Amino acid sequence: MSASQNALRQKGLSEPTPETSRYDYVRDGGAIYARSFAMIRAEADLARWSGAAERVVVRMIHACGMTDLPGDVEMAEGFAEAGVAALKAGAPVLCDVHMVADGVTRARLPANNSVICTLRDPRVPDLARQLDTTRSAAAMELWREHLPGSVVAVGNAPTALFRLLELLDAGVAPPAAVVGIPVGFVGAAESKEALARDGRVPFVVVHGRRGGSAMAAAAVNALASEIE
Ligand SMILES: C/C1=C2N=C(/C=C3N=C(/C(C)=C4\N[C@@](C)([C@@H]5N=C1[C@](C)(CCC(=O)O)[C@H]5CC(=O)O)[C@@](C)(CC(=O)O)[C@@H]4CCC(=O)O)[C@@](C)(CC(=O)O)[C@@H]\3CCC(=O)O)C(C)(C)[C@@H]/2CCC(=O)O
Repeated sequence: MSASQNALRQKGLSEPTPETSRYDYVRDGGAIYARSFAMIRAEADLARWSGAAERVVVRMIHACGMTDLPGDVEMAEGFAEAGVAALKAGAPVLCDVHMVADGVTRARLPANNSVICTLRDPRVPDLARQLDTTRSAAAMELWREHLPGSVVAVGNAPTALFRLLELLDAGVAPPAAVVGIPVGFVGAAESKEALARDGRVPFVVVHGRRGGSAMAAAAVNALASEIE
């Protein structure tokens, strides 16, 4: 008997096991993933992508549960290859919000890459006031030295994606690849449209209102490792 089972028994409780539980569900994490990916591949139209690009789309669907997502996905030629190569070369991952940064699985990163989110830097509130913008966009002022050759992941803030394009306009060297999937109603669709039409940097976007931090982290995780 394990220590935890013993402790429960002393309190007059018993630990539920697959045999005693009244719920029948899959308990094996690997089996859950394998079954999910098989369902996604059966239901989603992935014909436009292969290799790492297809893995990115599969993982984004996995993070949101919507197998019709491919209809809104636009990916620049060479995006996945550029993202994979940058991560293998040790590029940092720059995230608009901590929810994205926290979702990046460190063990999948191929070169012990740093994952950077500057949103909680104490300088950001003042910067936002000075620049008359959101904290998400102002936080990117602190990205300047990290930006060239990086992998950018924007999952929440449309203003961050617009600000990225403004930094490129200001002459900052571009990132290697951009996951640009802010979610929401104000500026989300417009910022993603602007990135897709910009042409200066390899990108993946989900056009329209859909997107989000979980999806952005999942896209980075797909670029980070060949395994599912
Ligand atoms: C306008 C904003 C939007 N936020 C959305 C959705 C979610 N945001 C969450 C949280 C906890 C955070 N959002 C902030 C980034 C905050 N959100 C904004 C801003 C006001 C402006 C961004 C923009 O328009 O570009 C932004 C604050 C800012 O000044 O930049 C956050 C920093 C607010 C805060 O807590 O201080 C915070 C980020 C936390 C982190 O670092 O991880 C939600 C969890 C809110 C919730 O439901 O409680 C949710 C998460 C969605 C996701 O998948 O990421 C929208 C809908 C994206 C919206 C932008 C578009 C719109 O239509 O309004």
